[in-house]
Amino acid sequence: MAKSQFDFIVVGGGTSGSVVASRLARTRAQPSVLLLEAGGANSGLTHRCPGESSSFYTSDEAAPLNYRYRADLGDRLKGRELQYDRGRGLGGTSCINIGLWDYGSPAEMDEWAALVGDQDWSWAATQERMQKIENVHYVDENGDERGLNGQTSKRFGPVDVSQLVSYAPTLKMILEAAKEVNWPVIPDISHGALGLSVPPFAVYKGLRITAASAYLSDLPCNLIVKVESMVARIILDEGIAKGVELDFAFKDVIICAGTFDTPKILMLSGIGPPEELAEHGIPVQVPLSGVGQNLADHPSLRLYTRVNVDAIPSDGKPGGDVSTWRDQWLKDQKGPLAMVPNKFTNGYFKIGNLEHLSGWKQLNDHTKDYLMRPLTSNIEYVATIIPDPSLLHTVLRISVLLMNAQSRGKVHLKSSDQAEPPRILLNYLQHPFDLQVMIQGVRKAMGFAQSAGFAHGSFDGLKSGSDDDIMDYTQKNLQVSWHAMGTTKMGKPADETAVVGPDLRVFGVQKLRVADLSVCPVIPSNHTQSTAYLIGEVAAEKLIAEYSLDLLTTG
Ligand SMILES: Cc1cc2nc3c(=O)[nH]c(=O)nc-3n(C[C@H](O)[C@H](O)[C@H](O)COP(=O)(O)OP(=O)(O)OC[C@H]3O[C@@H](n4cnc5c(N)ncnc54)[C@H](O)[C@@H]3O)c2cc1C
Repeated sequence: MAKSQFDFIVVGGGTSGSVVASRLARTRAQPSVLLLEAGGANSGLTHRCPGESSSFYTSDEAAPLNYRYRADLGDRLKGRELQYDRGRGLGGTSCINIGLWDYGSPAEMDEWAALVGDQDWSWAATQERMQKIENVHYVDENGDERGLNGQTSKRFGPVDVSQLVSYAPTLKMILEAAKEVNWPVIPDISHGALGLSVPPFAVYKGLRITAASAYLSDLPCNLIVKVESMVARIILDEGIAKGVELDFAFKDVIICAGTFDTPKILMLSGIGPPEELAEHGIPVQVPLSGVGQNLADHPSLRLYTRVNVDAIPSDGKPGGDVSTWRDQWLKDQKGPLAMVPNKFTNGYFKIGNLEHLSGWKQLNDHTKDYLMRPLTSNIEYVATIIPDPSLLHTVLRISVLLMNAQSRGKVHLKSSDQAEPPRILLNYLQHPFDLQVMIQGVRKAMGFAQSAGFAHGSFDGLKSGSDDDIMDYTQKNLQVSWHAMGTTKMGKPADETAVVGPDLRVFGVQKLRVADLSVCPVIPSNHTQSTAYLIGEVAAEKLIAEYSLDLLTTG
């Protein structure tokens, strides 16, 4: 087979990779860009149904779009193993996610910028970048554009997101209950305040927005997309990345294969912890002990309490003919399933008296200082009123997600065979401080559920609010939230645990970068698709500046 040559090669056409490839190709210099994606084109419609986004990833239709990895939760969770969903095909995990859109994390982004010594990662820069990425539409419950106070969006990025301007009765009930227990209720989840809000979703005109729909439609002829092209290794020649397998790059190779597969590709290429490479008989090209380490996530615990049905307005009651709705949506992207799936509220909160929790003394001074900052959150709540799975009752479901967790997991190779999935060890709650924060977070949620709006108060399966009972419930029920990150961490060159610098270059290799959620050096308090888009955008900007791709060429 003939070898081919491009200016840039992007590996992984997922959330970040779609941005990188599209932005590079659409510059004035029109460089040749090859995007290699392991999965298919994902050109069907099913995965774009807004009304089914909360259940799509578990459906049979989703199987070709989902790697369905397995993950070990770690010793603290009694070695439980769970499915870890990851998107496959153009658009990557944005094709199977739920679509919630938020990025309100000033404490974390400013910490990120300080840790890596580059203000391009700061909160101020993030807010600017988001104006290039998102296009906010203010809509009613039918998804029809309503504007906000007569204004339409002033942002014109390719990712359309819809923010409700009026709320269903169940959402109002949750917000009222929050006020009763003195939880701040904030108008916009992405503007840097702590408190509960009704978030936007990446949905518009009856369709979910994916990275492929936003960035990979109307491809310019200098962007070549090859699907069903799983990359095993990077070709290295005396410390310079030359390409992948039969494709060669004059400029850079950018790996965007996600938190689990990016470290796998690096390790299969001989870039990683020497002892792990030796275990699998892989010759060491570049010893980098941080590859596959530092795996971080937002562990999530769901709590359910039955809600007094008489008090629930009709939109919270079970019922409806889903198959008729589905037929209608497939026909014209209209009907109940076309709506913004927005019966959720979410918000980020601090737990009080952190310094009295056990595990606090084991934190270093910098971490203590960081956690004490006013906007560093410890817990996210996602609250919704829904029918329970039996469809017999209506329940308030509160998901408690741990923010800024201290525990870290790892991604290992199973073998040197590229066909083997990575071995994922999450190590949830391994640090004693995390368990204590989770216990306090559950207690705070109990206080909320006992507010006047939800008089029943106790959560199914949770015997009491004692430490032991919450611990027991947590060990049995803690779940993944699919926000895995950090396995090729960004940092300064002196940081031995870092794999890439702030310009996303892999240390010790020329012309090789990583741009996906694996580079996060801190755990942002938000749902992570926005961060994946952000990383793609910053990576593209840095490459465009470095190679002057936006300057008009004279020759
Ligand atoms: C079920 C679920 C629900 C979620 N809900 C939300 C939500 O509501 N809101 C939110 O903000 N976030 C949500 N997320 C998380 C969010 O979608 C992800 O964090 C984000 O999309 C990850 O982006 P990425 O670019 O790092 O990786 P991905 O989007 O996963 O991209 C990686 C790409 O690389 C490809 N690839 C992998 N290996 C290779 C290889 N060897 N060769 C070539 N290509 C390769 C993959 O096929 C994939 O296309 C959810 C995730 C899941 C699974």
